[in-house]
Amino acid sequence: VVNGEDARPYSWPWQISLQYLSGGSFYHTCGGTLIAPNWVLTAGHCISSRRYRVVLGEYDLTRQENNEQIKDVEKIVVHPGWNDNCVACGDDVALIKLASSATINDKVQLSCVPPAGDMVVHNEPCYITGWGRLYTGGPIASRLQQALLPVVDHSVCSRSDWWGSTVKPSMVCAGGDIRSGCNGDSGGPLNCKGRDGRWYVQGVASFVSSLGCNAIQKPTVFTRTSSFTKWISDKHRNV
Ligand SMILES: CC(C)C[C@H](NC(=O)C(F)(F)F)C(=O)N[C@@H](C)C(=O)Nc1ccc(C(F)(F)F)cc1
Repeated sequence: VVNGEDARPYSWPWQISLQYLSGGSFYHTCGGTLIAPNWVLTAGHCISSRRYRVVLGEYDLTRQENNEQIKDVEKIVVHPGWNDNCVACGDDVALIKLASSATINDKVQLSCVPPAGDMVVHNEPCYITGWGRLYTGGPIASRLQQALLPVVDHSVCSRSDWWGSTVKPSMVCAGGDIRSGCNGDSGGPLNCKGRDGRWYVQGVASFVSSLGCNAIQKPTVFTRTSSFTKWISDKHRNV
């Protein structure tokens, strides 16, 4: 997250760290959102043939704080439409089934999945959270970061001097000023508060400009969760 701030510890208790095994150690690679005790929502582009683990109840990646729950992965379902060679085609979404259910407590909670077709409105105040780079080319964060990223309506985001036709209706744009997501925030949530006062994961961090994470008029682009509500619920039911 570029130009964000340290989140209050455990204030986004559905945020997870997706980590891959390399040379005997695990490394943070992407964010994700706990949407059921044994299911995590993340981005399709986060998944390769590596071995993964999911860390819940995480705050400072560099410290053992004894609130972490470390879970092996039972299976990963990447959306069938995801194509690694075509970020602009969308469908950048995947589901991770944990080998065992998380223990839900004050530091590990579920986020809500929006109903199908739910549309966030222009300038709706949503937050991006993650341990991604603190600036383009910079280090990833130790402590979970947050930044207020107002929603940018599709009509603005698809302007030619913004993202043009790269952004699709199945995506949500947010930000576009000096604050943005950055590499390593991928797969993490765009957190928006509903009228019911609950937090909804309205987006899954997908891409930023290759010119730089917080390039002007290149808001962070998220997979629109409400375009995949049916797919998500079908996967719970293993169809
Ligand atoms: C690995 C990538 C698929 C996703 C990676 N995502 C992120 O860094 C995050 F955290 F914002 F989600 C990213 O945007 N990286 C930059 C460096 C990038 O590749 N951006 C990018 C690539 C292709 C396009 C497109 F769609 F135009 F082809 C747009 C942006």
